[in-house]
Amino acid sequence: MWLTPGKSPGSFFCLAAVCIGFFVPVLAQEKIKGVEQSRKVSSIVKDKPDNNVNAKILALLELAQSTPEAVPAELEKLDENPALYNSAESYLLSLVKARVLFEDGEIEQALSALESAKKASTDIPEHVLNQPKYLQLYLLLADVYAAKKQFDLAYAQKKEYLKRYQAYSDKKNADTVRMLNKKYETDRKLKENELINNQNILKQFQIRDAENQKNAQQKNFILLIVTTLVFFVLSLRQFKVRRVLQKMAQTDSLTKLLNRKALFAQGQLLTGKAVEEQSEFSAIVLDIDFFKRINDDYSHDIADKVLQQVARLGNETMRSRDIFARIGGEEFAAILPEANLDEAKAIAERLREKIFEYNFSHLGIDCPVSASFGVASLHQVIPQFELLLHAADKAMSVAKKKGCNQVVSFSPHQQM
Ligand SMILES: Nc1nc2c(ncn2[C@@H]2O[C@H](COP(=O)(O)OP(=O)(O)OP(=O)(O)O)[C@@H](O)[C@H]2O)c(=O)[nH]1
Repeated sequence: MWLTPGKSPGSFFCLAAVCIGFFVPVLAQEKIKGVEQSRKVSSIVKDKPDNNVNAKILALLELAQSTPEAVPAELEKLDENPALYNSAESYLLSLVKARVLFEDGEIEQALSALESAKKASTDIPEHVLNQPKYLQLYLLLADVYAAKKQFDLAYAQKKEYLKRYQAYSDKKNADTVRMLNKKYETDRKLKENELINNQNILKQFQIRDAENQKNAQQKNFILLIVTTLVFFVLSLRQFKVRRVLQKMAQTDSLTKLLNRKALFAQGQLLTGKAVEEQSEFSAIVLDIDFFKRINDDYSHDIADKVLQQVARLGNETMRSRDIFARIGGEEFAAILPEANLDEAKAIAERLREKIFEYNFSHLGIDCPVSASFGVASLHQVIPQFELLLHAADKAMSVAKKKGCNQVVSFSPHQQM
Protein backbone atom coordinates (compact mmCIF):
# COMPACT_ATOMS: atom_id res chain seq x y z
CA MET A 1 0.00 0.00 0.00
CA TRP A 2 2.69 2.47 -0.94
CA LEU A 3 1.72 5.88 -2.23
CA THR A 4 3.78 6.60 -5.31
CA PRO A 5 3.75 9.92 -7.21
CA GLY A 6 2.23 9.78 -10.60
CA LYS A 7 -0.27 7.05 -9.88
CA SER A 8 -3.09 9.43 -9.01
CA PRO A 9 -3.59 13.11 -7.99
CA GLY A 10 -5.08 11.87 -4.67
CA SER A 11 -1.87 10.12 -3.80
CA PHE A 12 0.09 13.43 -4.30
CA PHE A 13 -2.11 15.18 -1.81
CA CYS A 14 -1.62 12.40 0.63
CA LEU A 15 2.20 12.60 0.24
CA ALA A 16 2.10 16.38 0.60
CA ALA A 17 0.00 16.05 3.73
CA VAL A 18 2.50 13.56 5.22
CA CYS A 19 5.45 15.87 4.36
CA ILE A 20 3.74 18.89 5.88
CA GLY A 21 2.83 16.85 8.95
CA PHE A 22 6.50 15.85 9.32
CA PHE A 23 8.43 19.06 8.37
CA VAL A 24 6.24 21.76 9.88
CA PRO A 25 6.85 20.66 13.49
CA VAL A 26 10.58 20.29 12.66
CA LEU A 27 10.76 23.81 11.23
CA ALA A 28 8.79 25.18 14.16
CA GLN A 29 11.23 23.51 16.50
CA GLU A 30 14.23 25.01 14.57
CA LYS A 31 12.62 28.44 14.83
CA ILE A 32 12.18 28.07 18.60
CA LYS A 33 15.83 26.99 18.81
CA GLY A 34 16.88 30.11 16.84
CA VAL A 35 14.92 32.39 19.13
CA GLU A 36 16.30 30.67 22.18
CA GLN A 37 19.85 31.07 20.81
CA SER A 38 19.21 34.74 20.11
CA ARG A 39 17.92 35.18 23.69
CA LYS A 40 20.97 33.39 24.95
CA VAL A 41 23.26 35.75 22.96
CA SER A 42 21.27 38.67 24.25
CA SER A 43 21.67 37.54 27.81
CA ILE A 44 25.39 37.20 27.32
CA VAL A 45 25.48 40.68 25.84
CA LYS A 46 23.84 42.01 28.97
CA ASP A 47 26.70 40.61 31.01
CA LYS A 48 29.57 41.39 28.65
CA PRO A 49 28.18 43.38 25.70
CA ASP A 50 31.44 44.80 24.41
CA ASN A 51 33.10 41.41 24.05
CA ASN A 52 30.16 40.11 22.04
CA VAL A 53 29.85 42.88 19.51
CA ASN A 54 30.42 41.74 15.97
CA ALA A 55 33.92 42.78 14.89
CA LYS A 56 32.61 43.92 11.50
CA ILE A 57 30.23 46.35 13.17
CA LEU A 58 33.03 47.76 15.30
CA ALA A 59 35.13 48.17 12.13
CA LEU A 60 32.20 49.91 10.42
CA LEU A 61 31.86 52.30 13.36
CA GLU A 62 35.49 53.33 12.98
CA LEU A 63 35.07 53.59 9.22
CA ALA A 64 31.99 55.83 9.66
CA GLN A 65 34.10 58.26 11.69
CA SER A 66 37.09 58.34 9.35
CA THR A 67 35.62 57.74 5.85
CA PRO A 68 31.79 57.72 5.97
CA GLU A 69 31.50 57.53 2.15
CA ALA A 70 33.01 54.01 2.23
CA VAL A 71 30.45 52.73 4.69
CA PRO A 72 27.40 52.07 2.40
CA ALA A 73 29.34 49.51 0.32
CA GLU A 74 30.38 47.69 3.48
CA LEU A 75 26.90 47.93 4.94
CA GLU A 76 25.51 46.02 1.96
CA LYS A 77 27.79 43.08 2.75
CA LEU A 78 26.38 42.94 6.25
CA ASP A 79 23.31 40.80 6.89
CA GLU A 80 20.43 43.16 7.57
CA ASN A 81 18.32 40.66 9.57
CA PRO A 82 17.90 42.38 13.00
CA ALA A 83 17.16 39.02 14.68
CA LEU A 84 20.81 38.12 14.11
CA TYR A 85 22.14 41.01 16.22
CA ASN A 86 22.05 41.64 19.92
CA SER A 87 21.04 44.99 21.43
CA ALA A 88 24.58 46.41 21.44
CA GLU A 89 25.17 45.46 17.82
CA SER A 90 21.79 46.93 16.75
CA TYR A 91 22.66 50.12 18.67
CA LEU A 92 26.07 50.50 17.05
CA LEU A 93 24.70 49.61 13.60
CA SER A 94 22.11 52.40 14.00
CA LEU A 95 24.93 54.83 14.89
CA VAL A 96 26.82 53.80 11.74
CA LYS A 97 23.74 54.33 9.63
CA ALA A 98 22.98 57.68 11.31
CA ARG A 99 26.53 58.86 10.64
CA VAL A 100 26.28 57.94 6.95
CA LEU A 101 22.85 59.55 6.62
CA PHE A 102 24.02 62.68 8.38
CA GLU A 103 27.03 62.94 6.08
CA ASP A 104 24.64 62.51 3.12
CA GLY A 105 22.51 65.40 4.43
CA GLU A 106 19.60 63.07 5.31
CA ILE A 107 19.06 64.76 8.65
CA GLU A 108 15.58 63.42 9.44
CA GLN A 109 16.53 59.85 8.54
CA ALA A 110 19.68 60.23 10.56
CA LEU A 111 17.55 61.35 13.51
CA SER A 112 15.29 58.37 12.98
CA ALA A 113 18.31 56.02 13.01
CA LEU A 114 19.48 57.63 16.23
CA GLU A 115 15.99 57.13 17.72
CA SER A 116 16.31 53.42 16.83
CA ALA A 117 19.67 53.33 18.60
CA LYS A 118 18.07 54.87 21.68
CA LYS A 119 15.40 52.19 21.66
CA ALA A 120 18.02 49.47 21.48
CA SER A 121 19.88 51.07 24.39
CA THR A 122 17.24 50.01 26.92
CA ASP A 123 18.72 46.49 27.00
CA ILE A 124 22.32 47.74 27.39
CA PRO A 125 23.78 48.43 30.84
CA GLU A 126 24.49 52.05 31.71
CA HIS A 127 28.24 51.65 32.15
CA VAL A 128 28.44 50.17 28.61
CA LEU A 129 26.45 53.04 27.15
CA ASN A 130 28.93 55.45 28.76
CA GLN A 131 31.78 54.03 26.68
CA PRO A 132 33.10 56.50 24.02
CA LYS A 133 31.97 54.47 21.01
CA TYR A 134 28.42 54.31 22.38
CA LEU A 135 28.55 57.99 23.39
CA GLN A 136 28.77 58.93 19.71
CA LEU A 137 24.97 58.80 19.88
CA TYR A 138 24.92 62.11 21.79
CA LEU A 139 27.50 63.77 19.54
CA LEU A 140 25.53 62.70 16.47
CA LEU A 141 22.27 63.88 18.04
CA ALA A 142 23.93 67.21 18.81
CA ASP A 143 25.11 67.47 15.20
CA VAL A 144 21.64 66.55 13.91
CA TYR A 145 19.87 69.08 16.19
CA ALA A 146 22.41 71.71 15.27
CA ALA A 147 21.77 71.01 11.60
CA LYS A 148 18.09 71.43 12.38
CA LYS A 149 18.90 74.76 14.14
CA GLN A 150 17.56 73.32 17.36
CA PHE A 151 20.53 74.59 19.31
CA ASP A 152 18.99 74.07 22.77
CA LEU A 153 18.53 70.38 22.05
CA ALA A 154 21.97 70.18 20.45
CA TYR A 155 23.45 71.83 23.57
CA ALA A 156 21.51 69.41 25.81
CA GLN A 157 22.92 66.41 23.87
CA LYS A 158 26.47 67.77 24.10
CA LYS A 159 25.95 68.30 27.81
CA GLU A 160 24.63 64.76 28.15
CA TYR A 161 27.64 63.54 26.20
CA LEU A 162 30.04 65.39 28.54
CA LYS A 163 28.20 64.20 31.63
CA ARG A 164 28.31 60.59 30.52
CA TYR A 165 31.92 60.89 29.33
CA GLN A 166 32.83 62.30 32.73
CA ALA A 167 31.05 59.36 34.40
CA TYR A 168 32.88 56.98 32.07
CA SER A 169 36.21 58.69 32.84
CA ASP A 170 35.56 58.65 36.58
CA LYS A 171 34.58 54.98 36.47
CA LYS A 172 37.60 54.13 34.35
CA ASN A 173 39.91 55.99 36.70
CA ALA A 174 38.26 54.36 39.70
CA ASP A 175 38.56 50.95 37.99
CA THR A 176 42.20 51.64 37.21
CA VAL A 177 42.88 52.73 40.79
CA ARG A 178 40.98 49.68 42.09
CA MET A 179 42.86 47.42 39.73
CA LEU A 180 46.20 49.00 40.66
CA ASN A 181 45.32 48.73 44.36
CA LYS A 182 44.34 45.12 43.86
CA LYS A 183 47.54 44.45 41.93
CA TYR A 184 49.55 46.27 44.60
CA GLU A 185 47.79 44.27 47.35
CA THR A 186 48.36 41.01 45.46
CA ASP A 187 52.01 41.88 44.82
CA ARG A 188 52.45 42.92 48.45
CA LYS A 189 50.88 39.67 49.67
CA LEU A 190 53.04 37.68 47.26
CA LYS A 191 56.13 39.48 48.50
CA GLU A 192 55.01 38.96 52.10
CA ASN A 193 54.47 35.25 51.42
CA GLU A 194 57.83 35.08 49.70
CA LEU A 195 59.44 36.82 52.67
CA ILE A 196 57.70 34.48 55.12
CA ASN A 197 58.78 31.49 53.01
CA ASN A 198 62.35 32.76 52.93
CA GLN A 199 62.25 33.40 56.67
CA ASN A 200 60.92 29.88 57.21
CA ILE A 201 63.67 28.43 55.03
CA LEU A 202 66.23 30.52 56.91
CA LYS A 203 64.78 29.35 60.22
CA GLN A 204 64.91 25.74 59.05
CA PHE A 205 68.54 26.26 58.06
CA GLN A 206 69.26 27.88 61.41
CA ILE A 207 67.50 25.04 63.27
CA ARG A 208 69.38 22.46 61.20
CA ASP A 209 72.62 24.36 61.77
CA ALA A 210 71.97 24.55 65.52
CA GLU A 211 71.14 20.82 65.57
CA ASN A 212 74.31 20.05 63.64
CA GLN A 213 76.32 22.20 66.02
CA LYS A 214 74.66 20.53 69.00
CA ASN A 215 75.36 17.07 67.55
CA ALA A 216 78.95 18.03 66.81
CA GLN A 217 79.33 19.40 70.33
CA GLN A 218 77.82 16.21 71.78
CA LYS A 219 80.11 14.09 69.61
CA ASN A 220 83.12 16.17 70.63
CA PHE A 221 82.09 15.99 74.26
CA ILE A 222 81.64 12.20 74.06
CA LEU A 223 84.96 11.94 72.21
CA LEU A 224 86.62 14.05 74.89
CA ILE A 225 85.14 11.91 77.67
CA VAL A 226 86.09 8.67 75.90
CA THR A 227 89.62 9.98 75.23
CA THR A 228 89.94 11.15 78.82
CA LEU A 229 88.67 7.79 80.09
CA VAL A 230 91.01 5.86 77.80
CA PHE A 231 93.89 8.14 78.82
CA PHE A 232 92.95 7.73 82.49
CA VAL A 233 92.64 3.93 82.21
CA LEU A 234 95.93 3.70 80.30
CA SER A 235 97.66 6.00 82.81
CA LEU A 236 96.24 3.98 85.70
CA ARG A 237 97.40 0.78 84.05
CA GLN A 238 100.81 2.25 83.41
CA PHE A 239 100.97 3.52 86.96
CA LYS A 240 99.99 0.08 88.29
CA VAL A 241 102.52 -1.65 86.01
CA ARG A 242 105.20 0.80 87.11
CA ARG A 243 104.31 0.20 90.74
CA VAL A 244 104.38 -3.56 90.23
CA LEU A 245 107.72 -3.26 88.44
CA GLN A 246 109.02 -0.96 91.18
CA LYS A 247 107.80 -3.37 93.82
CA MET A 248 109.29 -6.30 91.93
CA ALA A 249 112.60 -4.44 91.73
CA GLN A 250 112.51 -3.91 95.49
CA THR A 251 111.07 -7.28 96.51
CA ASP A 252 112.57 -10.71 96.99
CA SER A 253 110.43 -12.99 94.86
CA LEU A 254 110.68 -16.02 97.19
CA THR A 255 109.85 -14.43 100.57
CA LYS A 256 108.12 -11.22 99.36
CA LEU A 257 110.40 -9.29 101.78
CA LEU A 258 112.36 -6.22 100.66
CA ASN A 259 115.57 -7.22 98.85
CA ARG A 260 119.09 -6.09 99.70
CA LYS A 261 118.98 -3.07 97.39
CA ALA A 262 115.68 -1.78 98.81
CA LEU A 263 116.88 -2.36 102.39
CA PHE A 264 119.98 -0.30 101.73
CA ALA A 265 117.91 2.53 100.22
CA GLN A 266 115.56 2.57 103.23
CA GLY A 267 118.44 2.10 105.68
CA GLN A 268 120.37 5.09 104.32
CA LEU A 269 117.28 7.24 104.50
CA LEU A 270 116.41 6.25 108.07
CA THR A 271 120.04 6.52 109.20
CA GLY A 272 120.14 10.10 107.95
CA LYS A 273 116.90 10.82 109.78
CA ALA A 274 118.15 9.21 113.02
CA VAL A 275 121.38 11.23 112.83
CA GLU A 276 119.43 14.38 112.25
CA GLU A 277 117.01 13.67 115.09
CA GLN A 278 119.74 12.14 117.24
CA SER A 279 117.51 9.18 117.90
CA GLU A 280 118.38 5.56 118.54
CA PHE A 281 118.85 3.34 115.52
CA SER A 282 119.89 -0.34 115.43
CA ALA A 283 120.23 -3.20 112.98
CA ILE A 284 120.06 -7.00 113.13
CA VAL A 285 121.66 -9.50 110.75
CA LEU A 286 120.63 -13.16 110.98
CA ASP A 287 121.81 -16.24 109.13
CA ILE A 288 120.10 -19.64 109.22
CA ASP A 289 122.45 -22.25 110.68
CA PHE A 290 123.61 -25.16 108.56
CA PHE A 291 121.29 -24.29 105.77
CA LYS A 292 123.37 -26.22 103.28
CA ARG A 293 122.44 -29.35 105.19
CA ILE A 294 118.72 -28.57 104.91
CA ASN A 295 119.17 -28.17 101.17
CA ASP A 296 121.14 -31.36 100.96
CA ASP A 297 118.99 -33.46 103.32
CA TYR A 298 115.51 -32.25 102.38
CA SER A 299 115.74 -30.80 98.87
CA HIS A 300 115.95 -27.26 97.55
CA ASP A 301 112.14 -26.83 97.58
CA ILE A 302 111.88 -27.70 101.29
CA ALA A 303 114.78 -25.35 102.00
CA ASP A 304 112.88 -22.60 100.14
CA LYS A 305 109.82 -23.18 102.31
CA VAL A 306 112.04 -22.88 105.40
CA LEU A 307 113.24 -19.50 104.06
CA GLN A 308 109.61 -18.41 103.56
CA GLN A 309 108.68 -19.48 107.08
CA VAL A 310 111.62 -17.65 108.62
CA ALA A 311 110.54 -14.56 106.64
CA ARG A 312 106.99 -14.85 108.07
CA LEU A 313 108.31 -15.27 111.63
CA GLY A 314 110.63 -12.29 111.16
CA ASN A 315 107.80 -10.10 109.85
CA GLU A 316 105.45 -10.93 112.72
CA THR A 317 108.18 -10.32 115.31
CA MET A 318 109.13 -6.86 114.05
CA ARG A 319 107.38 -3.69 115.28
CA SER A 320 105.34 -1.68 112.80
CA ARG A 321 108.11 0.82 112.17
CA ASP A 322 110.83 -1.86 111.68
CA ILE A 323 111.89 -3.17 108.28
CA PHE A 324 112.75 -6.85 107.73
CA ALA A 325 114.50 -7.89 104.52
CA ARG A 326 116.30 -10.79 102.86
CA ILE A 327 119.81 -9.71 101.99
CA GLY A 328 121.34 -12.94 100.70
CA GLY A 329 120.76 -16.72 100.30
CA GLU A 330 119.86 -17.66 103.90
CA GLU A 331 120.75 -14.28 105.34
CA PHE A 332 118.17 -11.69 106.60
CA ALA A 333 118.50 -8.22 108.15
CA ALA A 334 116.27 -5.86 110.11
CA ILE A 335 116.53 -2.11 110.66
CA LEU A 336 114.99 -0.84 113.85
CA PRO A 337 114.37 2.93 114.13
CA GLU A 338 114.24 4.33 117.71
CA ALA A 339 115.61 1.07 119.17
CA ASN A 340 118.77 1.03 121.24
CA LEU A 341 121.14 -1.92 121.40
CA ASP A 342 119.32 -3.66 124.26
CA GLU A 343 115.92 -3.28 122.61
CA ALA A 344 117.33 -4.58 119.32
CA LYS A 345 118.90 -7.47 121.14
CA ALA A 346 115.56 -8.31 122.78
CA ILE A 347 113.80 -8.34 119.42
CA ALA A 348 116.56 -10.54 117.96
CA GLU A 349 116.28 -12.88 120.92
CA ARG A 350 112.51 -13.15 120.48
CA LEU A 351 112.91 -14.06 116.79
CA ARG A 352 115.68 -16.57 117.53
CA GLU A 353 113.38 -18.33 119.99
CA LYS A 354 110.47 -18.33 117.56
CA ILE A 355 112.57 -19.89 114.77
CA PHE A 356 114.12 -22.45 117.05
CA GLU A 357 110.79 -23.38 118.61
CA TYR A 358 108.93 -23.52 115.29
CA ASN A 359 107.82 -27.03 114.34
CA PHE A 360 108.91 -27.74 110.76
CA SER A 361 107.73 -31.37 110.86
CA HIS A 362 104.97 -30.58 108.27
CA LEU A 363 107.87 -30.06 105.84
CA GLY A 364 109.36 -33.39 106.92
CA ILE A 365 112.10 -31.69 108.98
CA ASP A 366 112.28 -33.54 112.29
CA CYS A 367 115.00 -31.44 113.97
CA PRO A 368 114.79 -27.77 115.00
CA VAL A 369 116.00 -25.02 112.68
CA SER A 370 118.10 -22.29 114.23
CA ALA A 371 119.67 -19.01 113.24
CA SER A 372 122.57 -16.89 114.50
CA PHE A 373 121.98 -13.15 115.16
CA GLY A 374 124.27 -10.13 115.25
CA VAL A 375 123.03 -6.81 116.63
CA ALA A 376 124.61 -3.35 116.32
CA SER A 377 123.56 0.18 117.19
CA LEU A 378 124.24 3.38 115.22
CA HIS A 379 126.11 5.09 118.06
CA GLN A 380 128.69 2.24 117.99
CA VAL A 381 129.89 3.06 114.49
CA ILE A 382 130.57 5.97 112.19
CA PRO A 383 126.96 6.91 111.40
CA GLN A 384 126.56 5.22 108.02
CA PHE A 385 124.09 2.45 107.26
CA GLU A 386 126.63 0.25 105.45
CA LEU A 387 128.93 0.38 108.47
CA LEU A 388 126.05 -0.31 110.87
CA LEU A 389 125.03 -3.40 108.88
CA HIS A 390 128.60 -4.50 108.57
CA ALA A 391 128.96 -4.29 112.36
CA ALA A 392 125.81 -6.37 112.83
CA ASP A 393 127.16 -8.90 110.32
CA LYS A 394 130.40 -9.10 112.28
CA ALA A 395 128.49 -9.76 115.46
CA MET A 396 126.48 -12.49 113.61
CA SER A 397 129.78 -14.13 112.58
CA VAL A 398 130.82 -14.11 116.20
CA ALA A 399 127.51 -15.83 117.07
CA LYS A 400 128.26 -18.52 114.48
CA LYS A 401 131.69 -18.99 115.89
CA LYS A 402 130.32 -19.24 119.38
CA GLY A 403 128.22 -22.25 118.32
CA CYS A 404 125.22 -20.81 116.43
CA ASN A 405 121.61 -20.28 117.64
CA GLN A 406 122.45 -17.22 119.70
CA VAL A 407 122.36 -13.41 119.65
CA VAL A 408 125.60 -11.44 119.84
CA SER A 409 125.86 -7.65 120.18
CA PHE A 410 128.56 -5.83 118.32
CA SER A 411 131.36 -4.55 120.45
CA PRO A 412 134.13 -2.26 119.23
CA HIS A 413 136.87 -4.82 119.82
CA GLN A 414 135.25 -7.09 117.19
CA GLN A 415 137.16 -6.73 113.99
CA MET A 416 135.43 -4.65 111.38
N1 LIG B 1 117.04 -23.62 98.83
C1 LIG B 1 117.79 -22.57 98.73
N2 LIG B 1 119.07 -22.62 99.07
C2 LIG B 1 119.83 -21.52 99.00
C3 LIG B 1 119.33 -20.31 98.57
N3 LIG B 1 120.34 -19.38 98.61
C4 LIG B 1 121.40 -20.02 99.07
N4 LIG B 1 121.14 -21.32 99.33
C5 LIG B 1 122.02 -22.35 99.84
O1 LIG B 1 122.38 -22.05 101.19
C6 LIG B 1 123.60 -22.71 101.46
C7 LIG B 1 124.48 -21.82 102.24
O2 LIG B 1 125.52 -22.64 102.71
P1 LIG B 1 126.73 -22.08 103.53
O3 LIG B 1 127.11 -20.71 103.02
O4 LIG B 1 127.72 -23.07 103.63
O5 LIG B 1 126.09 -21.87 104.94
P2 LIG B 1 125.60 -22.91 105.95
O6 LIG B 1 125.41 -24.20 105.37
O7 LIG B 1 124.28 -22.31 106.50
O8 LIG B 1 126.61 -22.91 107.06
P3 LIG B 1 126.72 -21.79 108.15
O9 LIG B 1 126.35 -20.52 107.59
O10 LIG B 1 128.11 -21.80 108.61
O11 LIG B 1 125.79 -22.23 109.21
C8 LIG B 1 124.15 -23.10 100.11
O12 LIG B 1 124.07 -24.49 99.97
C9 LIG B 1 123.31 -22.41 99.11
O13 LIG B 1 123.16 -23.17 97.94
C10 LIG B 1 117.99 -20.28 98.19
O14 LIG B 1 117.43 -19.23 97.77
N5 LIG B 1 117.29 -21.41 98.31
